[in-house]
Amino acid sequence: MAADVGRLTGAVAVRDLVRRFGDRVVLDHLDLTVAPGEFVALLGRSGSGKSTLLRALAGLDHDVEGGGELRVPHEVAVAFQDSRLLPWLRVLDNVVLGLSGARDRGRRALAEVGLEGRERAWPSELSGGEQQRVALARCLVREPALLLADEPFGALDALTRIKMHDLLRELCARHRPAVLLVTHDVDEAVTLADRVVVLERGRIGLDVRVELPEPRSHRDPLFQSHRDRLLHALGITEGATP
Ligand SMILES: Nc1ncnc2c1ncn2[C@@H]1O[C@H](COP(=O)(O)OP(=O)(O)OP(=O)(O)O)[C@@H](O)[C@H]1O
Repeated sequence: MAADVGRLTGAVAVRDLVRRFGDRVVLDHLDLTVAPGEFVALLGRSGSGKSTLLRALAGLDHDVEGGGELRVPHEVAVAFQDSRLLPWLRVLDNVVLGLSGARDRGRRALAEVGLEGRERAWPSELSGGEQQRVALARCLVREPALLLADEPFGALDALTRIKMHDLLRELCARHRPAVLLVTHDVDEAVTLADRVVVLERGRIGLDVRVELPEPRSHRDPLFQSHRDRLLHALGITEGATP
């Protein structure tokens, strides 16, 4: 039976979602809710189905099954590991692609991500981090109620990644979209999220609320206890890769 793929204003509601590839059940009667404005990080071992879930929420997968519901807000923006900018369009044209009368908003979004003055640059003239900033501006300008992000910082160097964490936190505090961020990086999850969920055997195996004093510090013993718990849930010890 097809899931009820509906639209609502505000939060994400997934109930009883099933996705198979042949005999393999990747999402197994999965339930997940995300409140309006809530930042949720999604962890899980490689192949656990994180991107599959994100694609289902993004409306990019029409073969999900289940007897339940799959509801997302009307305004959804998606960010991927590669910026997916069109190389033949200048930066501002990439940001406002498909929108009419949005050039001023596009300029403001570029300023918000620190790229004022680069509107007429070609994507190839930008660094990887700058390209991801443009991708964030492209999301922002759509004023999404839900931002779906699939390892958006995965290809960036460590320093740029930290800067992007600060930027994303700032943008989310200002615009308050609900966020579902897929990441392999436990520290990234604990640094950014209000809640961290771990995908295990096709379902949410662990669901942890992160309550830490701001700004969050990796040296905070509470930060470390969250990290240890999540690493344990991922079945890895410090120093290993999930
Ligand atoms: N189109 C497809 N056809 C067949 N199998 C698929 C397809 N897409 C995903 N899968 C399988 O579903 C499982 C989950 O894939 P998915 O990409 O969602 O995992 P993931 O948790 O995002 O992994 P990673 O962390 O490595 O990116 C994998 O075993 C993958 O091989």
